[in-house]
Amino acid sequence: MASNGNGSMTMNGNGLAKIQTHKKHSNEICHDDSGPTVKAQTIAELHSLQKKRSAPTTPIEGTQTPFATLSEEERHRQQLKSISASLASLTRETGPKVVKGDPARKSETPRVSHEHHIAPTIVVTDSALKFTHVLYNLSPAELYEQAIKYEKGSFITSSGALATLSGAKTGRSPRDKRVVKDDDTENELWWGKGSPNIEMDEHTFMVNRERAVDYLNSLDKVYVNDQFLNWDPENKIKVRIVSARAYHSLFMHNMCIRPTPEELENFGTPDFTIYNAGQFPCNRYTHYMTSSTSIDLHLARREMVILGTQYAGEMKKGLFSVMHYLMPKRHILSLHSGCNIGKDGDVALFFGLSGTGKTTLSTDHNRYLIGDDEHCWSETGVSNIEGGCYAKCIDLSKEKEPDIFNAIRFGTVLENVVFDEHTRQVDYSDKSVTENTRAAYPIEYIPNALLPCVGPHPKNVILLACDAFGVLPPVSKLNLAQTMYHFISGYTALVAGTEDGIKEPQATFSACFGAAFIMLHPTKYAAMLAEKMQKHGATGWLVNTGWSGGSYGYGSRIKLPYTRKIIDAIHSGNLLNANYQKTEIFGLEIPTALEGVPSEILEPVNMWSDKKAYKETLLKLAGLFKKNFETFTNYKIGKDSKLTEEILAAGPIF
Ligand SMILES: Nc1ncnc2c1ncn2[C@@H]1O[C@H](COP(=O)(O)OP(=O)(O)O)[C@@H](O)[C@H]1O
Ligand SMILES: C=C(OP(=O)(O)O)C(=O)O
Ligand SMILES: [Ca+2]
Ligand SMILES: [Mn+2]
Repeated sequence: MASNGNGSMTMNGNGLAKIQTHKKHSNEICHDDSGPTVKAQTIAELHSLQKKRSAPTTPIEGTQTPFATLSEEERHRQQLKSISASLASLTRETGPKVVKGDPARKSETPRVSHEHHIAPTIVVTDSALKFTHVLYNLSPAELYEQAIKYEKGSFITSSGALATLSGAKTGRSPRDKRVVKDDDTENELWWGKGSPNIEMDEHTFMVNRERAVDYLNSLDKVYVNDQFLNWDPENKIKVRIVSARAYHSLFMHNMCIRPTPEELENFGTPDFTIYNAGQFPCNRYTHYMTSSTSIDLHLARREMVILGTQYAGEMKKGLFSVMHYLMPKRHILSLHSGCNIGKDGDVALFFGLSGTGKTTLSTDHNRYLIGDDEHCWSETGVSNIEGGCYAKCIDLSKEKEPDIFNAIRFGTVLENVVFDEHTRQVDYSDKSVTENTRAAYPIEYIPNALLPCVGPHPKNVILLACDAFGVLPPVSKLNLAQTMYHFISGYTALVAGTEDGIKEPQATFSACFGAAFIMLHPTKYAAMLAEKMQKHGATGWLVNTGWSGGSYGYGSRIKLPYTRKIIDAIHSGNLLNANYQKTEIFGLEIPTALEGVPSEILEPVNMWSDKKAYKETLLKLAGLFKKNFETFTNYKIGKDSKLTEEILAAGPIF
């Protein structure tokens, strides 16, 4: 009988090996208790040793805020009071009783103490008797645990990302987005044809708010995120997001700017609050409701209510709408654009609708990323509104987009992707759940992100259009009037998925490349853009990231490496000095040659075998542009009426 050296075995009478547990030599390592023992008498004590309290729990020395003088206990009480106030509803005289911590972990959560709940003054209903546990600014690791434990469809993928399902809705629902029309917003906002602002009255908002808040209060626990928007320190907005899912909390953790522990200690009252009760529908008997989904914005109350959709992008883009209202009031232009900066400090903006390439092209290994989707342009330069990126994942590959691919790791939320049930390897080509698969990651997951995410005034303004007709040139240089014409038109062919219900590309015009998010009339933003571009000498470009050699279904999409070469030539300044020729109908200036790109693709007609079909398609698109622009012909843009005339003349002529 062999001995393994950890003890010795002998045969007993029954033929079974008898294990001798006594020590033969004192220096032999053979026992459970040979190592140092833990300093715990019970399993519970052992578990309590595992977690140490997060720093800082005491005020930072020298901070001159009112909070700095408060005790930790008092600050904690005020924080809960503020959250309780956020969750106040008519079923109670005050906000609910809120306690910090996971209800499932009562025994191990030292923060659940009776001093720390906010009690109502009058008990009106049973709901007033219950506690609502608040999971406040949890870390990604904590949110992973919550999601995996409580939310079906949550899994860790092989790269460490959290795979989640957004439920029945896998894209935004723009037709269900409503804005309260009151005496102020009636005059301030853009209403009517083409506007994204579908009206509702204050009373209906309150009905939906109450529904959302009561739903949230009925739960054992809610997630609360206190975060910031806008990297410009002068124009930072404090946002609070109350939600029912760890998925939503982690998504916003990634997408908004994350406060430092000190900033969180001194957060105070939020400037804007989202109530996300997306699992719960709106009541279709409620006035204005046309479906069971409603995303409601009340600017005066600084609140947004989400019912009937769990698609997390509603929160991100909902806050973007708010910025499109708040920032212009401060003479700051809000932009639906990506933004990056070169080593020499040259900033480029990438405007475009969903799927046109903002995220892909602003994430450029040779440049620093400022942001992929939402920016502000102020008197001092550009700033990102967000703290993260939201990339499309369909057909994502490590070879084609390494930076985005590598950002999909621990902490990243992966929406609606399909993966191998055993290896948890994601199949990015699988559209079984949706075409609009997405990854939300903190901006610092991109290796060359610029932190803080701010830069000087832009040098190039790139308008991206994914032209499904295949007639727009891959790149055109625009004069200011043309830039404004195309900015106001906001043309693209919507690529499947992001907006609910769209399955095939179709021509779309969306003013300012983001009509779904703007709050004021498009000409307000256009005038600001024109003024800023003029003042800072920025050049406008139109880049078609869509089809070549035929329309969708016949031609093919322009290869990403070619588009990247075009963008490189814009950044370097080389394209500015190229030879140009003018196209018919649209009157666009197109380069005759460009390094790294086959010259024949630069002029779309070359790529079409059927020249007659090309001409017909070109005229068809020109007609659509013309028809779309009719809405704007009666508006003056800025103070300069000459510019307005030039803009009107900068469209297709036929
Ligand atoms: N020539 C091209 N230029 C830009 N993107 C392209 C091109 N060809 C294919 N694509 C794909 O199109 C999608 C562009 O989407 P994305 O960058 O997320 O747009 P946005 O951020 O504007 O919504 C990506 O999936 C990208 O891989
Ligand atoms: C989140 C979105 O952004 P984009 O598709 O422009 O990246 C959206 O439009 O819903
Ligand atoms: Ca978009
Ligand atoms: Mn994007």
